Amino acid sequence: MHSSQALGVGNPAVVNSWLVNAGLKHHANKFEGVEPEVFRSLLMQDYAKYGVTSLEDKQKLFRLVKSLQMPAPADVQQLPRKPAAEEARPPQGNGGGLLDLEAEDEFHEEGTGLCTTSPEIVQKRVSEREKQAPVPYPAAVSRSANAHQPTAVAKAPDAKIKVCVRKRPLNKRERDRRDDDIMEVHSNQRSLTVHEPKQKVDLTKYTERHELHFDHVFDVNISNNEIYDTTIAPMLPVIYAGGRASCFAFGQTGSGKTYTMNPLPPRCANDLFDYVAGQENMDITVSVYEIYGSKIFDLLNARNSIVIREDGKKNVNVVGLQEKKVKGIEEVEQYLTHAASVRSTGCTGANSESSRSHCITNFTLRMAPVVKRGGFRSNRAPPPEFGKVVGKISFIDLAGSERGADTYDNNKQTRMEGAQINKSLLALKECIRALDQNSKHIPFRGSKLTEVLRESFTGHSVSVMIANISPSTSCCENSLNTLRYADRVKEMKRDRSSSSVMPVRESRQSVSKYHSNQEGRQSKQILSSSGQPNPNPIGMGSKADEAKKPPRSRRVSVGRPEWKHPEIQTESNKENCFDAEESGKKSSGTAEKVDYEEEIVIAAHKQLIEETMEFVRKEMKLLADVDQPGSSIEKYVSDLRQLLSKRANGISSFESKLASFETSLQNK
Ligand SMILES: Nc1ncnc2c1ncn2[C@@H]1O[C@H](COP(=O)(O)OP(=O)(O)OP(=O)(O)O)[C@@H](O)[C@H]1O
Repeated sequence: MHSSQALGVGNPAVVNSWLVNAGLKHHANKFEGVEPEVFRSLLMQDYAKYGVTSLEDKQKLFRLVKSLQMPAPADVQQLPRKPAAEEARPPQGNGGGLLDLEAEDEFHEEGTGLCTTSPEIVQKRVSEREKQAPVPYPAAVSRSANAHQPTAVAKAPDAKIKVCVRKRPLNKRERDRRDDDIMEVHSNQRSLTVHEPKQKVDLTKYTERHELHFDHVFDVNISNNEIYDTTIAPMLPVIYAGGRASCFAFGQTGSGKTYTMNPLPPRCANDLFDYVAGQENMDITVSVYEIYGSKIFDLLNARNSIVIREDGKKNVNVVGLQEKKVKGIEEVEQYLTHAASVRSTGCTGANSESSRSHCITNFTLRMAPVVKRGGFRSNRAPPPEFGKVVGKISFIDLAGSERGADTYDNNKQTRMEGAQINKSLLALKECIRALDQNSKHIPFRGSKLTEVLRESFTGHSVSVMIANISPSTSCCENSLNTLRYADRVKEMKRDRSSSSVMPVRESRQSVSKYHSNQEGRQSKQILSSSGQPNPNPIGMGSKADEAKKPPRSRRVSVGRPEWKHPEIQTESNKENCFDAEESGKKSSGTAEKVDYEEEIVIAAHKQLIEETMEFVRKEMKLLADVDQPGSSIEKYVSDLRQLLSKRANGISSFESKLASFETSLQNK
């Protein structure tokens, strides 16, 4: 127990004003005599010793202490700024309709770890969450690989979405095949060059280079622990402050999604257990489910099918999902192992099938009951905060991105799966872009995946996306698609700072490690407008830099496969880049809109084809039925009329999208 004496004589006025500014005036007397230095290094475990026990106050105190840790020591004696909660609230997302998606239980069944759903409670929480103001993004506490104590206070991330790339090493098969490593990660760990081998019609080989920039690029030597420290650790304070965090891993099959993703949840669970340790009123629950096509399966409840429902307030609920209360890391690992085994046994061919589903693992921090002797009486209302979600993180292992291109496979099942994955990845991209822009409208209804992840895109939420790539020549096309997808997610952000996408200039420079032994290869590099490699492609540019920035390039879209980024400069669209540069007339906003609309139109067209095929099948069935003896011609006519009318509606809706896109193209 701390005593005033032990803590030394401080300046009570300073600590007192901090507490008052933080809305913790009622606790000021408990910190009397506490020196500012001691106060600044308070740990969560100490809060109770000073009589700070309510969750709200703990969160306020946590944010206050973190905000005090930010200034340089010389500033410590000064009064801190008002806690960020009052001063720097981030723009509010889609404030209405915040909802805990998982089955919202008020009562954990002790011993079983199961949770049950109560519609009234769901409704009550909806109102609570709606009232709940978002909290700021506090400083990130990064931990060393093996320690459980915070080792450093990292700078608070300034973006709601962080996009990282991880390159895996060449595997044995690729090495045996003598595949080249075509991914060159730059020493700044923020960019990479793809050396794409190409062949001209006269069979001359050459290399096309694509330089891309991200928040972080992890080379082959980066460990999973370092990945955790860079991606997950900075999001932890958001969870502790009552927010939502999510981590997405995507890439083609075999690119290392699972290798990257698997170690993250257990380590995160460890940190969460550290956080709740010593607090009597916080529980951690885990839930795991899989989205396969349009179906959702609970992987911790015998693959039970679960559904999402929209309530009267247009909020989306995942109904029937079980959350397991966990007390230690061993339990977490057991559940995760079980979920992984159910996921693979639920599919036919482990690898390819697992890539066709999205798997979502959630850790939720919930207010726990402070169980009194005899428990609650059944006729008495439980405390209002009991069971309330007070922080959550989701790990989303996405379906293999190459599957989106399967849309035109001969196999109907494959085609349908491909279309679903395509749709969900496209919808996810749009949601993350909207999140990054603090957009009021998050298009989460675009797919089942984004619907269930709705809360990850609203309110106080942060996300990290890890794009996994194989370095080999044979995976070049898929890796480029993955990178373009990731690049596109960050595109809006880049536009607000400085563009990393510069016109391509011919360069004779070559990277000897990459294909220097092959003759006749051309080398291209994305350079700044001065002809020099862009030194700060993603950082904040000065106004002068902004002025020098070339306008966005016009794109040429010819038979573009899914997710290809229009802004990646290649030989084929080089000329158009310079056209745009000269004219300087094309606004980035217009180009943005056109790109966006193009994605929408292409996706809508594919969907229309799928629907048309479905209509044709139904019409053929109608014909077959009407040929049967005793069939009703009236039923045939009315069913056919309905089908034709739906079909006409679909075509008409697509036509208006197409017309709008055509207009945008003409105005471009
Ligand atoms: N960074 C890495 N370092 C070393 N080995 C790796 C790395 N990433 C992946 N691997 C290895 O590559 C293989 C494929 O990785 P993984 O299973 O994670 O791919 P995946 O993208 O999850 O595939 P799928 O979509 O089929 O599930 C595994 O044997 C894995 O051990």
